[in-house]
Amino acid sequence: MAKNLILWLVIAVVLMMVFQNISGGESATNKLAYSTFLEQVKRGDIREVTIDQSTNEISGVRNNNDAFVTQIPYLDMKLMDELLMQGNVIVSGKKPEEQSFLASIFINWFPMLLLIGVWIFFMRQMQGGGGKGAMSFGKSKARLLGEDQIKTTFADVAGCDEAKEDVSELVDFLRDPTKFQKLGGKIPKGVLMVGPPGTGKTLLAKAIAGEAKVPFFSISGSDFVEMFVGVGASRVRDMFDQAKKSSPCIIFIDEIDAVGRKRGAGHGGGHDEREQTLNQMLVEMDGFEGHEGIIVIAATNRPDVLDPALLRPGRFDRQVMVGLPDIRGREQILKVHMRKVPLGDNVVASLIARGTPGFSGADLANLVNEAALFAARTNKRVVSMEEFDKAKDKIMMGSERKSMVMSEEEKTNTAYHEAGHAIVGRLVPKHDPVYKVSIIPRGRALGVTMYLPEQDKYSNSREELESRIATLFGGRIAEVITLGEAGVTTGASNDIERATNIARKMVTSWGLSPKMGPINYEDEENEMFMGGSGKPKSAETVRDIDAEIRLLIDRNYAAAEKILRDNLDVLEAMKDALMKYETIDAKQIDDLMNRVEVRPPADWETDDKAGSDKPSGGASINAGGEAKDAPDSDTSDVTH
Ligand SMILES: Nc1ncnc2c1ncn2[C@@H]1O[C@H](COP(=O)(O)OP(=O)(O)OP(=O)(O)O)[C@@H](O)[C@H]1O
Ligand SMILES: [Zn+2]
Repeated sequence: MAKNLILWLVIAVVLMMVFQNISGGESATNKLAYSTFLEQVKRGDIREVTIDQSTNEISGVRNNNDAFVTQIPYLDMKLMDELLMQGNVIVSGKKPEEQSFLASIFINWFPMLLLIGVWIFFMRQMQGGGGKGAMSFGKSKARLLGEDQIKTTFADVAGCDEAKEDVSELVDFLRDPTKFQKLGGKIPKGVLMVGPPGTGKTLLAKAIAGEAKVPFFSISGSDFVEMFVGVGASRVRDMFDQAKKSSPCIIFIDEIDAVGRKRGAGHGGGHDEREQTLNQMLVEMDGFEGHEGIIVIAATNRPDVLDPALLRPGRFDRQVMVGLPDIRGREQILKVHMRKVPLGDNVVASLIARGTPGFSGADLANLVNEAALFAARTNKRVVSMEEFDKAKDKIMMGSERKSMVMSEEEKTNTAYHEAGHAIVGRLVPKHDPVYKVSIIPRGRALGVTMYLPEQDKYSNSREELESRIATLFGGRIAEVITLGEAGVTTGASNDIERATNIARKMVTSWGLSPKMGPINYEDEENEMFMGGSGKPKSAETVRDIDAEIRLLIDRNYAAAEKILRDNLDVLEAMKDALMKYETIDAKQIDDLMNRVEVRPPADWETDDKAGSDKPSGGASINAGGEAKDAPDSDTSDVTH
């Protein structure tokens, strides 16, 4: 189609040029300046002139038979007198040129035609490449991947073994539907994949098609939702018709919640279209008996909003959970994506996996990609652990903002604050090891302290929670001790919020306060989901809860303060190290805690940032009690 359009454009341009030549193309004759022409008139050299009133051009012939043209620069009233005075000059006029009929139509209509052409072109584009008819409103937009186009296999999907096992039966069925039936297998029709975004639902569905070597239709639920009533429904019909022609095959509907929300749940009208589409889908799913060999796989991360009719037997009656990967899953996913990049010797996937709790498969794919970009930017041949670390920090905490100018005083405050977190984090009874402390601003935070969990945590003991509260206060206490009450900054607001939240949860919903007992006091928060008990708490209960929260906070604040007061020398040393290196790693923290000379970081000498980011002499001019930007990001493995 695109080629056609270009061809037409070329033809049009050529035609234009041809017409131009016909209308204005008299062979070039001797061009005269108007003054010369006048002189020649006066001299009597001119025999004949023709004056073109539309172009103010005079063409003519001299006595010696030379042809000439000239342009009248202004309306010269005296010219006519002059010419007529000569007596023997033949003067004639010329009417404005008549364009040929075709040419004028063409020139007038050309822009119109062009616009119409472009419009048709885009309409076709929007209808998707597949449609053969010009306006295929009712055609499905499903993209079809032929069985030989799918390269994805189960080997590409890592870290969700249960899900793979759940769907392996589908592969058997698709490979040979009739055999499967003879063996007494129950024919699956619809499978609902449930899980958070980026966990590989699409990937898994594609892998099923790849393993079974069947075609793969994919469409997003939102593609069905159109302005025009009935379009979505006819798209559904069309999609199933297409699928029946190429069965056995898989139909994959991403974001099914876009069409599959509970019917009648919307406020007011305007949902007819979506409901019709949903009804049509139910009709189609009931309409085939399974021997067609079509499996409909739908994906959603909101199974709770789906219309129950979708989940009834014979429809999406199987659910496959695709959850966030655990530490081993993350390692495997990393390895899958690392196959595509040249790796340095020091890359340990398991270590990266440990530092990335909560990452989805898509996040991990992105991590590998970012690391490769970092390596490319510094012209490295391989991607090594440093790049993975940088990429991870960037994804978790936003890019470093090295250009942000902090005053010397602010930097010192931040260094004390982060050192306080790090030291308390190291010395409380139960805390994930501190592995990095930095006073380079990131995102909205002025500095960060990062912890490396040993394994994914699904629950926390009371001791762990109290240790965390103490560590969160480490930053504020370090400021109080070193800067005095007057110098304390607002940098701890996020720490305080998080510590308070933990303490509150311990008392009101985790049953970890002996005095309040294992009772849930958090009606307000759960109201949305559980309906709430609706019973207001007595004033006395409220007071008791507050007292218990205060007790937890005070106890751990005191514990953290004791740790820091006992280690004032380490606090000073760590502040100095941070001021010097800006980022210190686990090894250097070890050195500091053991009170030995701090080794510079491995990349200190080679890294060109060394020295250059020392603040310039005048940096401390803008000192003063400037408020710190309160960070609001909340990754549990980081404090600011
Ligand atoms: N388990 C996994 N193994 C390997 N790669 C994965 C995995 N999960 C996700 N990825 C990577 O993340 C990308 C996006 O995943 P995918 O589109 O399948 O997620 P999804 O669950 O369908 O997300 P959404 O709900 O947002 O559509 C994949 O192309 C792949 O590169
Ligand atoms: Zn802090």
